[in-house]
Amino acid sequence: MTAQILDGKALAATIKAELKERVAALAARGIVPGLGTVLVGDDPGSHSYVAGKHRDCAQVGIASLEVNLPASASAAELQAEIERLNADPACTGFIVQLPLPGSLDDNWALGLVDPGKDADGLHPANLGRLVLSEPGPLPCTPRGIVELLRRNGVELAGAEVCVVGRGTTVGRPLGLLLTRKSENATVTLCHTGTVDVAAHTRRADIVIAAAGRPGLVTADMVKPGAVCVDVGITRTEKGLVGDLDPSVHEVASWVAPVPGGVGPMTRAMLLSNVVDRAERLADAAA
Ligand SMILES: Nc1nc(=O)c2c([nH]1)NC[C@@H]1CN(c3ccc(C(=O)N[C@@H](CCC(=O)O)C(=O)O)cc3)C=[N+]21
Repeated sequence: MTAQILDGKALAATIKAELKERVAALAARGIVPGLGTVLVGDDPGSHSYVAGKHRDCAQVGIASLEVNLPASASAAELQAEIERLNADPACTGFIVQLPLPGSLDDNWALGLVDPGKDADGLHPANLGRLVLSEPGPLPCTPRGIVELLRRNGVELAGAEVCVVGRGTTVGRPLGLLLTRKSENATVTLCHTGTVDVAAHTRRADIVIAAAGRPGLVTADMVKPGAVCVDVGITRTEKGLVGDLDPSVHEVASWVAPVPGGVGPMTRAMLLSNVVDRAERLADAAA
């Protein structure tokens, strides 16, 4: 058996076409959504992600506000840029690209963002809303994973899902998202303290690998016919490598690959968060 591909690139293109129409409708009401990005330092990976986000914005009709700071930027300089975007009416949503370099603290920076402009859904107030099942922007990668599974007909209600990785941007919020009433999945969250990861992944209908360890999940760890989602991205000289070993394709029913799976969906959900918020602003002003 060879797994079918959960094609995030194709689905992201469909979602961007939908967003383009919503942005055109906003333009007719005199509103242009604007996405800001704050990038500190010169990590090539981070630069390539941020460039991708601005290309997406151009396709959909969202204005881009790009802020770049040198790796040597102080906390005060970063804070000033975040406060400037908080106050800028042309910016309807923005992100601070993570991880921040040097001694700059990711959680500190996330807490400075106006929660109403938090396009990443990672401000503590918005993570709190997720815990409380209240409406708010959702973290882009978890939202993209749920959307990728849903729109390909993968049943979440009642499914046993094993998430490997407990990071702030993926594993932990994904567990919260999947256990909402609207998703109704049963989640096992594995991490570096888990004694026998394979025992958990083998029981799962859906395995989501978000540990950032290349080839961590191998075919023998997957129940035949399970759905496997790769969220790991490691840059090697051979290109991008995910957390799923290629052998997984021989046992799984569906695989979301790296590249072309969750990454493009993450970017599409960032745009969705920006458009959602611009529409709410427009409705409130009407
Ligand atoms: N505040 C913040 N928000 C983020 O959402 C955020 C972040 N910081 N820091 C880094 C991670 C990583 N991330 C990716 C997004 C898209 C692709 C993506 O489009 N990947 C393509 C390949 C791109 C390539 O070739 O480099 C793919 O998988 O097909 C990858 C990774 C967002 N992140």
